[in-house]
Amino acid sequence: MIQTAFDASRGWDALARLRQQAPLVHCITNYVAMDVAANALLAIGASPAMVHAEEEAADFAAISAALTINIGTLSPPWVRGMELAIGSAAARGTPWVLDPVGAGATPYRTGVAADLARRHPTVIRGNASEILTLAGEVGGTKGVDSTRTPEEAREAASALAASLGCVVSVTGAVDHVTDGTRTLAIHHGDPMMTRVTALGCALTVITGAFLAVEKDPVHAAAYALAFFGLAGEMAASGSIGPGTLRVRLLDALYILDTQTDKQLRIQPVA
Ligand SMILES: Nc1ncnc2c1ncn2[C@@H]1O[C@H](COP(=O)(O)OP(=O)(O)OP(=O)(O)O)[C@@H](O)[C@H]1O
Ligand SMILES: Cc1ncsc1CCO
Ligand SMILES: [Mg+2]
Repeated sequence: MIQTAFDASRGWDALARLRQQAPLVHCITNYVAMDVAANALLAIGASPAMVHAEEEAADFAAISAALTINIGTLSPPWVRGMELAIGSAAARGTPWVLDPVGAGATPYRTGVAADLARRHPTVIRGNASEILTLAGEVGGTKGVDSTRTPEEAREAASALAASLGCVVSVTGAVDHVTDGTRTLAIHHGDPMMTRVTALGCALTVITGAFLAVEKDPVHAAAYALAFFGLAGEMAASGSIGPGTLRVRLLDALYILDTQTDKQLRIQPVA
């Protein structure tokens, strides 16, 4: 399939808009991720709020520029909060992201992920095992960790995106974003990122921030992946291990524009 040339340099304009607008991102995320995800949003220039109570989830979604839903530490009251927030976002045309953490690990988790996926998320962001599971295949998830690669999940991601009418963002060594027609591969990141928990969850909320400032959800998801991966590379270089990387990642998100190499490695996949 021939795709029109993708101008990755426009990612820098999206980053500038993000920093200028500082969008409020409503995050319903897990206990593990709350700290690093909120700090990642602040570091890149957005405004995070971690709000999950069913009593206020709909009202909070109504005042936010984007909503992100992550099922990492789910329970029935949390799921009710998620459903109310999603309904409120949908009523206002607010973009929202689903992170199906650990889909495939237990029937409850898989069922909730599948149900939320049918509620028209703008983007589903997950690792390869989670995306394969949502697509109805054997995902091979190891708890919340993936045992598969985005390349192995490529066809499934594309079919899932087409059937749900959303964008699917699959992470791993090389990340892929697809809407079922257009597919982009993002060549950024560092293997040490898999040794720090909840970086996928942090990427999910940053995807929400880019959706608030970039209309095309394929591009928004790709920019989030490229900048988060680039920050991961900057942080990993010189880090002796995951502890240092985790701290330096926040610094790297803050100083992304000091990069002299402005080439984002985002490529269309034929
Ligand atoms: N092998 C790898 N090499 C380079 N970057 C990687 C690698 N694996 C993951 N990443 C990067 O790490 C980030 C998180 O992706 P990952 O697939 O680990 O998410 P996840 O499994 O949902 O994580 P978590 O559940 O811990 O939040 C992404 O930016 C991704 O590009
Ligand atoms: C480790 C862990 N357990 C539930 S959610 C989470 C964060 C990474 O997905
Ligand atoms: Mg995850």
